[in-house]
Amino acid sequence: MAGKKKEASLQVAITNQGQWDELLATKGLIVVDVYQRWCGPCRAVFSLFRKIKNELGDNLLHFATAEADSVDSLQRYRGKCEPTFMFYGGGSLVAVLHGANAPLLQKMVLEQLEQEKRVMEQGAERKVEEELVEKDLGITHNEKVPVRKSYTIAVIKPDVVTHGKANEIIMKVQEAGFEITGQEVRMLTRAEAEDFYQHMAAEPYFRELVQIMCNGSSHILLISQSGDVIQTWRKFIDTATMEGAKGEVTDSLKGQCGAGMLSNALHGCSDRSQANRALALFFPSFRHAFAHLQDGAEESTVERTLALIPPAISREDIILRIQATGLSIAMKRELLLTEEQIRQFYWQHLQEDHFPTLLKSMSSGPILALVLSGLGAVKKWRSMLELQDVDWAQQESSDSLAAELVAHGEPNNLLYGSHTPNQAEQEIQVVFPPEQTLALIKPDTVEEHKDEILKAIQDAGFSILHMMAVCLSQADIEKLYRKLQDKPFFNQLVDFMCSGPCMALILSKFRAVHEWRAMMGPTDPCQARETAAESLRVHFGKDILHNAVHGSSSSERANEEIHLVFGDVCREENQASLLHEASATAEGEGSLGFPAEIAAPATRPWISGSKWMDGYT
Ligand SMILES: Nc1ncnc2c1ncn2[C@@H]1O[C@H](COP(=O)(O)OP(=O)(O)OP(=O)(O)O)[C@@H](O)[C@H]1O
Repeated sequence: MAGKKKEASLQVAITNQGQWDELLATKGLIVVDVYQRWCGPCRAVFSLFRKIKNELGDNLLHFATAEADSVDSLQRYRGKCEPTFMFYGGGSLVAVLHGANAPLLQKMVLEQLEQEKRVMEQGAERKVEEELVEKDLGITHNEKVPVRKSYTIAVIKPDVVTHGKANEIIMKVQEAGFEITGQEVRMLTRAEAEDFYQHMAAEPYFRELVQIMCNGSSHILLISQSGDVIQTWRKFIDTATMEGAKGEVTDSLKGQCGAGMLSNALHGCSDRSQANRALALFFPSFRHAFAHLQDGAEESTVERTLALIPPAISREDIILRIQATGLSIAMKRELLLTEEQIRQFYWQHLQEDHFPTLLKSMSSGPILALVLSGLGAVKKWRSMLELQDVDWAQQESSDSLAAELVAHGEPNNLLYGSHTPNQAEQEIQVVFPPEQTLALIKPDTVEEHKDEILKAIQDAGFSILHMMAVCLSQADIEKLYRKLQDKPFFNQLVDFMCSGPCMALILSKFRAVHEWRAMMGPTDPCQARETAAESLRVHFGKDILHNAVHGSSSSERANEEIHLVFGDVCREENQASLLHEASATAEGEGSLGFPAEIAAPATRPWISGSKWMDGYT
């Protein structure tokens, strides 16, 4: 694998205007990878460049990386999401390529080098392609660089819809220059309202707010505009006015239509992460289609993707490579794939001659499944995989993932990545099935520490499906802790747990039971100090009885306890959401995003819950 040092010696790193000017004075052809600070240079092409350099050994061929944000001359390339390769000869731009298309990049490097040599050796005219830059970016010389569109979710709340004012507001929104890209009228379920307002879960008015949102239909709008639509929208709803019945201009939209602090007519997300979450909640299938609306929308969205790594690839190596792309590993597990599962993921190879070898390799041991998360994760990971098929990857000197496979005598196309954000979410659910657990914040801890604990829960990646303050009855506590009824401290425990309200939560995550118990730490905070110093019980527990939090001890217990504390509410909602999912799947593509004929239920026994076998984790 290429170390940083090797990379630096192949590509000159340009980080300021002075270095850029110096670079352009270099004799020969310069191929510059122009990158954005948040994503770094394109590592995927590094081995290609190294191979070309090794093969040609040409002193007139130079490679460089340049950070668009730090070089004034590259201003017009700022905020671009695809890797951009610029070719310079004699200080002039001679070609541009957008995207890490390895075969095309290789072809262009060779052609441009030949051309530059003809210019230098035979006095041929250099084709300076100034216009090319603009053409490639879709703008003309005199136009300004277009400002990117951004999006947010706006909700016209039930109170306004009930009073027949929704259409008036929608007209006002359009007049103000907001583009309504998607619209849905629907009554939110309780779970959706709770999810949507999860950032307010700790507020005393949370339940009332959720109730208001479930009282009637809302208009959910996906709105977009050039620039920062999140802020513009929030400002708009606070300041725009509507005409009253007699034509007089009255209060702001919120003020005029809203009937109180909670029934305040309109919602606007307060930041990008809220907007992304709301988009995923209300327009999940739209998310991919939406990519064309704004330049690099996918890359500016934090998304998740599923990566499958074959047994032959070194785990340490792949993790280092992924980290170098700026993506983070949100979840990982080793597991053995059944033949059926391999067929599902690699259906595009089913008819190929190499399929038997692929099948053998993928079932030769545990594969590593990863959930990668970050800006444009789907595309980023796939661009690492695209290098699998090109011939040059088979060179032993090559640094690509494919070359590593080939070096192990394996086919070079074993790595897998989801193709779209929607597909990724579905596949993640299958490979990392979410589990639910009951968490309680115990009576003496709720008031003082619930916010910190809730934050820790969210930071750890749990979804909070339900949350409520609850005074558990003596009978409930006795059921909850029935296995301890012979213990000398049992009565004390029951009294303590009945001494005030607990905060009860249903948490969801892959292996939620285990993860939540690991976060809580051992029963006794004193002992926890020795073995789990960062655990919640160390931070918030007082002693073995007053140990801050409770968590179910197994998946079965979690189901029982959730039912005990939350009753039938959840069961009804689960059934409703299952029905909703079933009808959504019936309308759309196969449930993993595979073509319907391949994803027919009979060919997907594993989706309906057949076991995924863990290897070592
Ligand atoms: N020796 C003890 N003395 C007093 N209280 C105890 C003792 N052991 C356990 N408890 C209390 O009983 C609760 C249940 O005990 P259990 O053995 O099930 O521990 P746990 O599974 O870590 O905790 P929890 O069930 O609350 O998640 C503990 O959380 C603690 O409040």
